Amino acid sequence: MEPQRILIIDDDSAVQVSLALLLKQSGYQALCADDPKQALAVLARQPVDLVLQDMNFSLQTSGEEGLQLLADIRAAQPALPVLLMTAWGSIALAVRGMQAGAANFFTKPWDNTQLAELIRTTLETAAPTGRASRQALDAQFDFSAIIGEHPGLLKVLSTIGQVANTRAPVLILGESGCGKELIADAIHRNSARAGQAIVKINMGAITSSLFESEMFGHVRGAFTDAKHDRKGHIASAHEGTLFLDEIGELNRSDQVKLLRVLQDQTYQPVGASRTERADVRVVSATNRELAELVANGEFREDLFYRLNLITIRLPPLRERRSDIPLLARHILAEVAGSYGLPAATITPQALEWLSAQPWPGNIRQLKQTLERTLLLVGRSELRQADFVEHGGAAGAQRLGVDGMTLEQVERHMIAHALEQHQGNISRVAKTLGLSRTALYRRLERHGLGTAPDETERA
Ligand SMILES: Nc1ncnc2c1ncn2[C@@H]1O[C@H](COP(=O)(O)OP(=O)(O)OP(=O)(O)O)[C@@H](O)[C@H]1O
Repeated sequence: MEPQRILIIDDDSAVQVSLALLLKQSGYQALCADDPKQALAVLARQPVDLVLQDMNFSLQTSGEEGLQLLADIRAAQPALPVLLMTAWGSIALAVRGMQAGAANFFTKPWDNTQLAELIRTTLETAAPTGRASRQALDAQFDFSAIIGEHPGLLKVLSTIGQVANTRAPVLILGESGCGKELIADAIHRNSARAGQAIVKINMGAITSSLFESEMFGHVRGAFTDAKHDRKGHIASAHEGTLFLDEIGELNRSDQVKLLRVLQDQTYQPVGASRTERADVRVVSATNRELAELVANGEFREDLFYRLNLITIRLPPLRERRSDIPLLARHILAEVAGSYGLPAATITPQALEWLSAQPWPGNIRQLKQTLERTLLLVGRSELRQADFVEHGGAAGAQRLGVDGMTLEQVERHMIAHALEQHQGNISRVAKTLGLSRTALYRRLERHGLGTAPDETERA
């Protein structure tokens, strides 16, 4: 079999020579180009399996040239994986490159063994279809709770596979209900920290006055109500994973406190004189565009860069519709099982109909629709008409909301859900397909309920 060809693009001949040597020793054929123009010419001339691309050419150090070259390569050969080379300190640029479609990046100077490993896994996951198959990923990792085979999801799963077993902080971006928490669980489960805890904290539900004592813990007597020592979330996540959900909701003063512990890896419980060590891997998530919050001055840039070394963008359900039938069947089996109902089926037309819906609440909304329809239909075969009838409109009718404004309907539905779940915020949020923060905001707007219950978190 012919060796796989790897194109090195760098204007430094010393880099070209040492990379070419490493590639040769690892059984690949190395090709070299000094600049973007030469690189594109090489790619047009012969098949290449992987590109190792520098980000800076000539004297310019902004990386714009590198990003442009990456865009040109992606346009010419979308399935060709590109690994970016960056200098330390320009990680932000590498992250921009990954968002623009680079498979991954490494920093100069590199470690030969690690780089050879990165090249090998990148080539493996770049399969003929562009990505590893679901089967190949499952053979290597445990993604058991995550259903789906869409290339967009597989790309996410390959990234998790690559980064799970490192300490690299991961930022998960995606709309509400699209599975960010499942991704965080998968990162933890596939890491060496899996034996320890993953501690999940909703940053939107922590009030500023309690931030430090919640996160860092406190000692007895630290303040009037501190009757006992209390362990904070960071201590509970020691040697494990800290999942900071809805990180975009954290206010500026708490952002500094979080930054400090992430930087120093030490913290002080409130009222304590001792300093504790924090060995935590941080995974954070938000449904807000964090980069925009940084641009607006609402989120600290230094904290942003601490959190987003690896950024995972989880596509919304409408961008991976081909997974809807698979998800629907799986969820239905799960729901039927949990209610002790016989196995249920969905007609092909109903699956087509479900696949065509916009699903603004993503998989959480799909799940609720299936659950409600199954319960209301009272039959084990679900048809398109059942979803049309019970998909949403019927739910509203049962609540008797005809003639109300949208605002009134919302208030009514929230009040109904609060009553149904005896005020349990997590359950109410789940039922309504809202994040807890979004629910709190609505509770406040409608004058329902009280301030967030600090004791309640994921
Ligand atoms: N790929 C998937 N396969 C199976 N179930 C999924 C998948 N993705 C999401 N779910 C289910 O959908 C629901 C919502 O997922 P999850 O809570 O992880 O979303 P989220 O993005 O964290 O939402 P939020 O931003 O509101 O916190 C959960 O019940 C989860 O189990």
